[in-house]
Amino acid sequence: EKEEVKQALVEFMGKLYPGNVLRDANWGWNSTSDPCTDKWQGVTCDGGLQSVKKIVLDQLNLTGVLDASSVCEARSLAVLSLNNNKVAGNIAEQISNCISLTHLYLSGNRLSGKLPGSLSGLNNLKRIDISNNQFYDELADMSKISGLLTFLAQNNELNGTIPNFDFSNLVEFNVSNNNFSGPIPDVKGHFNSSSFLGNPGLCGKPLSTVCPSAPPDKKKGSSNYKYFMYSGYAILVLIFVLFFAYKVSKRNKPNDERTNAVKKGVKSDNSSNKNSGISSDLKTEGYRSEYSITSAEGGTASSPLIVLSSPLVNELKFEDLLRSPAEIVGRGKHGSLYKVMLDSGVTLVVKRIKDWTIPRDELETRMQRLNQVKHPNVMPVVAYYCSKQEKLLVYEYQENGSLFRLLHGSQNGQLFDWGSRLSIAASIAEALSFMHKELCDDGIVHGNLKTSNILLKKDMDVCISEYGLKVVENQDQSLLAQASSIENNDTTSGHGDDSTFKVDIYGFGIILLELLTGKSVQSNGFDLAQWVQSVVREEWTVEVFDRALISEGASEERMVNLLLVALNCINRSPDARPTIDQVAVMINSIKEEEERSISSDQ
Ligand SMILES: Nc1ncnc2c1ncn2[C@@H]1O[C@H](COP(=O)(O)OP(=O)(O)OP(=O)(O)O)[C@@H](O)[C@H]1O
Repeated sequence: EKEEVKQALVEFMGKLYPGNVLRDANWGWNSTSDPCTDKWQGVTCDGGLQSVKKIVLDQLNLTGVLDASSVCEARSLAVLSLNNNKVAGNIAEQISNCISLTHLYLSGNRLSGKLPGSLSGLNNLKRIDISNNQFYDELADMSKISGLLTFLAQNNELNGTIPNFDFSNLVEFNVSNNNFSGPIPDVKGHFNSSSFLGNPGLCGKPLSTVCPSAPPDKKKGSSNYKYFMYSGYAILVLIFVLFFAYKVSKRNKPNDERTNAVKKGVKSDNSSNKNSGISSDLKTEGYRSEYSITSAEGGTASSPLIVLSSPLVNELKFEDLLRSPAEIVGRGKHGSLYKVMLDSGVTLVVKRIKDWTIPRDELETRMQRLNQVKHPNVMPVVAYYCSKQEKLLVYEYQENGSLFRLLHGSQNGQLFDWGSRLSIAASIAEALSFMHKELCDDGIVHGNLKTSNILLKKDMDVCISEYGLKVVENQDQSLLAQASSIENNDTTSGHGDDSTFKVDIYGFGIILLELLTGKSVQSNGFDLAQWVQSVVREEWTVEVFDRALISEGASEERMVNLLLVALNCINRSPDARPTIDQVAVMINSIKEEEERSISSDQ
């Protein structure tokens, strides 16, 4: 079979670069050498040098045609990149044989014809760039490709209407300078007009042309992203002003009960938190003195912005946040996330949660408790602030992004291998196990575990963010169903009932599924858990596991074992789910096996 693949690849190159004689002798690509062990030009293989994973032949003046049927004999091929050559002809339907394909880069060639419909069947595809060619006719409906991150098709001659892509998951999208027509689907505010310009027949948002008969959906949310970036600053200012007004009005109303509650909360805080201090002694001019008066009146040190211990921002003041440039980086149903750049060069994020009906003293106790329980893989809250309408939480900004981004396509197309996925799973499980143990009696769960809340630190180690910000309404329907089916059988003391923590086990199970399948859980009506559960075991290898893992040669046995752990975690009945301790032990043993097998390979 290996021989057949080699012959097919030689044929592919023969058509791609017909002037054989011109080809550099060092290129390989002939039947007397091996693509992997003899390192053919542009070819990358899996670790065991058994199968071809990538073919990158950018900018080599290739003047032939793309023989999809031959190149796709290499079933393990994940990346095919022929950018900036002079390749002509069309893409044949046989491209669908490239079942492992995740990246297809054909930008800057002379390709033409209709894009094959079979392209939409390649459901491992993450990035497609066919820009700057001469493709024409209609696009196949790519919305079926659930994990697609990039679709670049600008500067072609494509026509028809724009299919309804999963715009909330797409990171890059451009169809400008084509002949598309009709209304633009709802891009959910993710893309602005520059992605659509130069198509005379297109109408609707984000373009300024209004559709003639059936006007497009005019949801507010589809305004362009830039607008939100700039409005972020204004919104932040508004929140603080509102808060300030609220504080002043409160000052005139005696509220003994509340003051006492605060007093109590802060008393214990002070004793446990001497060094970090609470930024309460606001002695200076301007409106801040108002806070001082409030504090004095209350007889307590209750400042709005409470800084927990952090070497980064010891002296962080409310005003610093107010003054610094901010931009919005995320907008959810329950609040927004702002990136704030302080004068000192430190970058923070401020998470603003609306409608969180947690009493102030409970939030304070919770924050102080979380501040005592520290784990290197759990992101500490730098500061927080609480009013009736608003809760703000301040964290350090992590420029390496989240597990969501890493998993669903990294910028430079580098693949996220099995070993790293396994270590990440093990680190999360261990950190969570530590937190659950420490916070058992307090009953504080993470509450919203998902890949976008797993961030990557500078050293690319993982860090669980937003621990303890459980907003009940924030949970999706399945979690709500899980939570409501929890039977409190009064077996444990305090409020830290074991089953409370089972919500996190469910969330962690879904993270494992994403690591194993490479698919995103939040896709247009696609339910990852339901889908995996519906696939019979014999089909797991072919259907469920991420093609990238299969082609990398990851151990199927260990992937199956990890999938069994995941399925256990997402059991419908919370009682049947393992504890995070048990999960951590299982994952560690899979990881140890993996390490043993690697060292015995060498
Ligand atoms: N401290 C941080 N540093 C860098 N990026 C962050 C940080 N915290 C969150 N993010 C990223 O910012 C984006 C928006 O985060 P946000 O918390 O608003 O939304 P979310 O995690 O998708 O949903 P939820 O509101 O349910 O937590 C996410 O992609 C997240 O990974």
